[in-house]
Amino acid sequence: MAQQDGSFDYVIAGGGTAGCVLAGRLSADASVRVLLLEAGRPDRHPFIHVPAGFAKLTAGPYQWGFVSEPQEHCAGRRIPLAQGKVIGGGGSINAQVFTRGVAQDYDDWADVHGCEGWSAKEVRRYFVRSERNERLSGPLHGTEGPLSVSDLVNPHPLSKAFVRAGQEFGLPYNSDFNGAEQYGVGLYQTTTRHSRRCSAAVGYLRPARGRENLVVKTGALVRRVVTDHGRATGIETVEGGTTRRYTARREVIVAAGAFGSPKILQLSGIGDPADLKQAGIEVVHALPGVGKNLQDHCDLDIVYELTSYQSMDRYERPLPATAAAAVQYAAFRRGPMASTVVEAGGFAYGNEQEPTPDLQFHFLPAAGVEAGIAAVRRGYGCTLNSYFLRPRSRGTVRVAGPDPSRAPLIDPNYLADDHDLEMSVEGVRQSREIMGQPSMAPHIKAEHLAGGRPVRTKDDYIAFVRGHGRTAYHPVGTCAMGVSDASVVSPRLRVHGLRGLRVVDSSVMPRIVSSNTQAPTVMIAEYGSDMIVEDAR
Ligand SMILES: Cc1cc2nc3c(=O)[nH]c(=O)nc-3n(C[C@H](O)[C@H](O)[C@H](O)COP(=O)(O)OP(=O)(O)OC[C@H]3O[C@@H](n4cnc5c(N)ncnc54)[C@H](O)[C@@H]3O)c2cc1C
Repeated sequence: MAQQDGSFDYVIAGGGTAGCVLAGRLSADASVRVLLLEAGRPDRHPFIHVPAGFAKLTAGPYQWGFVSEPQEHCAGRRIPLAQGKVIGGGGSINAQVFTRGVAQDYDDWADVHGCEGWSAKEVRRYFVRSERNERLSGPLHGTEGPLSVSDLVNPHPLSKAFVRAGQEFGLPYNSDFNGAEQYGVGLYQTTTRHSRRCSAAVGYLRPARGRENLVVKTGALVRRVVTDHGRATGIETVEGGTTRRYTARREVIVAAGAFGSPKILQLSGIGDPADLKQAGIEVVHALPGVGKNLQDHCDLDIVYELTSYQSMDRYERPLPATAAAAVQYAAFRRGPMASTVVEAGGFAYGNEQEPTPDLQFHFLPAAGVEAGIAAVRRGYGCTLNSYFLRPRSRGTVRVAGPDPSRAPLIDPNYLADDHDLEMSVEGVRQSREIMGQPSMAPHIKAEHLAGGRPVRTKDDYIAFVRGHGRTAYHPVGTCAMGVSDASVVSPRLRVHGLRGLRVVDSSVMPRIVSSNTQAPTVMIAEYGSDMIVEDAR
């Protein structure tokens, strides 16, 4: 029997990027009570807040440890899928790269997927409202928002060399990937404030923590949404072995990310009857689109061995230089620890006929930074990764059974579509060309690709891509917004056919954006919070 643990106006399931934005915005009205429930821990660990700590976060206790189902089109591999399990969610463990995608992404949501109100022109004000950019202003940028955005304090010389190499390859220099033109190469802006991570937990939740009308619970695993005659009335959690129940007088908002949100709906009996039957869960509300339409960017890394001892991974070891870097950071908020490691990159065309870039690159002046990516001798490595921005493959998330502690069955179905494969090959090919340019070539001693096997022919490239593709950590789309039978929420983010229930997070994107996904998720939650307030009037 569940313990009754209080009554709130809004109960938010998932304290990640979107959940923190929602909790911050909704609790600004002192007359409503808001509860934020997060399965993971608080975000206190210093590795979360020191930008270079990213290198420690793709494995370990602040992520869920998900692994995909065997990938049919990726040599049958089970691919690790790190996702944040901590206050701030992905925003507390991510690389902080700040990109928004292109106008066509949002116009496509509106025009192709029937998401009225979500065209680029209409969502722009939420991007601007969220942003506090230290360098850029004007109609496309905000300077007063909760999400701080900064330039790198001291970009590594290798990152600068990469940017020059990109220009030698033929890409234009771009000082603002979120401006009028995405195409080009440059240094990324990151979501940092005074050389510390600015996640949604820092930017939105922290200033709200003192409010008496906001309760934040960590270690609270949401088991299900409680429904009564077609209306969501509350949430049931498991907390330290105890089942608890919270009432939502106005709304339940599910914000558990692209893997967590469909799982919570399915555990609540909301989903495709076939999936629910297989998991032994009774159907409460048939909604076939739940957990379908999974999209992610399939990332390909090339690791390079350098001719000299200079890369950032040398600070992995307890050397005097590491101690000096720590002191430099503590005293001046500068130096290698102030870097998110993913410093440079850009956007290019795999297919010149596309209206906007369809490839993205990330350059790291270090190797072995993320879990599962090859390392070389410490101090002698760098990494370039690439992915196709608008994949056509679609995957699924299915609840494994009624036990909420079980991981969902996640099948990203990477590279099922041949076009995705072809563009991924093109991304790797272009990566190698960039790294061969005069500004980069003298730094490179050896290329580490495909476990040392030569990659020359088309078949070699295909084998490399299928054998090494991995998540770019951008899963979206599993509770897609839209008006078709395949969609899960309406353009007002309400779950079709139920009252008092919304999904507000990255899972509602009907189609993945042509960039990293944090800023677009913050925009969705900003917009969603306005919708919730307006609809309550
Ligand atoms: C390693 C990594 C690197 C990334 N790098 C970048 C980057 O550089 N730039 C960028 O723009 N984007 C990046 N991203 C992506 C970005 O962080 C995500 O798109 C964004 O955080 C998604 O927000 P969300 O609110 O939808 O989900 P999340 O932020 O994942 O939040 C969901 C939250 O719900 C919680 N939850 C899930 N299930 C339950 C449950 N049953 N009960 C209670 N709580 C639950 C989770 O623990 C989590 O805290 C990265 C992501 C990762 C993981």
